[in-house]
Amino acid sequence: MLEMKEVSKVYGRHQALQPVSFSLEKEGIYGVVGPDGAGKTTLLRLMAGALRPSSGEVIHTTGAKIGYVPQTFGMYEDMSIAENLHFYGQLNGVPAPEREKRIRELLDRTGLAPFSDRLAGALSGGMKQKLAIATAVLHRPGLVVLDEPTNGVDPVSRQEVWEIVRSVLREGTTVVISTQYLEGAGLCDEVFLMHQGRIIGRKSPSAFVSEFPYHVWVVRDAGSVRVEWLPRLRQEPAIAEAYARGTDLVVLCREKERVKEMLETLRRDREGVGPVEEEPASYEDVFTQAVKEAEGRESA
Ligand SMILES: Nc1ncnc2c1ncn2[C@@H]1O[C@H](COP(=O)(O)OP(=O)(O)OP(=O)(O)O)[C@@H](O)[C@H]1O
Repeated sequence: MLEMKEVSKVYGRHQALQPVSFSLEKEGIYGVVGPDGAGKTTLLRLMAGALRPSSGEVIHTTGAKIGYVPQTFGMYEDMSIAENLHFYGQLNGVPAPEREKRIRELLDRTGLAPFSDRLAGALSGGMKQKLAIATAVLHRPGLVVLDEPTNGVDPVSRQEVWEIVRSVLREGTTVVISTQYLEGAGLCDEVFLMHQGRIIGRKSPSAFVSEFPYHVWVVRDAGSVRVEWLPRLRQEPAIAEAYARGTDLVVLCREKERVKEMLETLRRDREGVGPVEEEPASYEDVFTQAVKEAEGRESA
């Protein structure tokens, strides 16, 4: 439904996106993650056709109607939820009888029905995002591009936004969604990981985790050692990363058994430090490490 051929973007002298080529062939939810300034918004705008590439070609193969929700969505704040939906429906050429039906359906699905007369300007962040998604899918586009729709939204509403995204997919609309909350990555069919204007990985979330080359040991209730041990652990060649997380100490390593022994030996000398346990790698670990390694390659 979408093909990007050697697409790049330069703003002035800043290359925000290096030439990328890929296509979205299967229906699904495609996540775009990466640190601030990685080029997520630029890539999404190009995919939505809302920005002209500096080079290359963006082909929407389904001839598809597209929906796009930018980071700051232009809602009419002095119009109600229902009025905004009618306005955008009209703008996208949805005929009146179908529009009515579709708006009722979307109001129900987003949980906005009881508030349909409320002015958009008076909505919470989560409700605004739900309204923005509803307006973008009203005309049943083949592809909808959502730029950080969970940004600044509380955890409960974030889950609701993801439920709406999944329901959009069930209608046959493919979703491209950028997010800084990595919990969302697991809900995507595929994730594009971006760093400094490059796509440094594209895989299913489970493949990102299963192909992660490190084991994760966690020292529970590590107290003060979760800071004290860090310099020493980080010097170990077998250890890729060590950091404090809450009351625990997290260690990413290659030589699993040797590192476990090392942690057990350190632990024996300290009273009250909890057990050493293995954990599956988190998306946070996987993506952070991939970005660090990309940085290493660039500075090498
Ligand atoms: N209109 C513009 N003019 C000049 N530079 C820009 C412009 N828009 C973006 N950039 C720069 O291009 C790079 C990529 O920006 P982009 O907004 O695509 O990143 P991002 O990954 O979406 O980050 P964020 O999450 O902070 O929006 C950044 O360094 C940004 O400062």
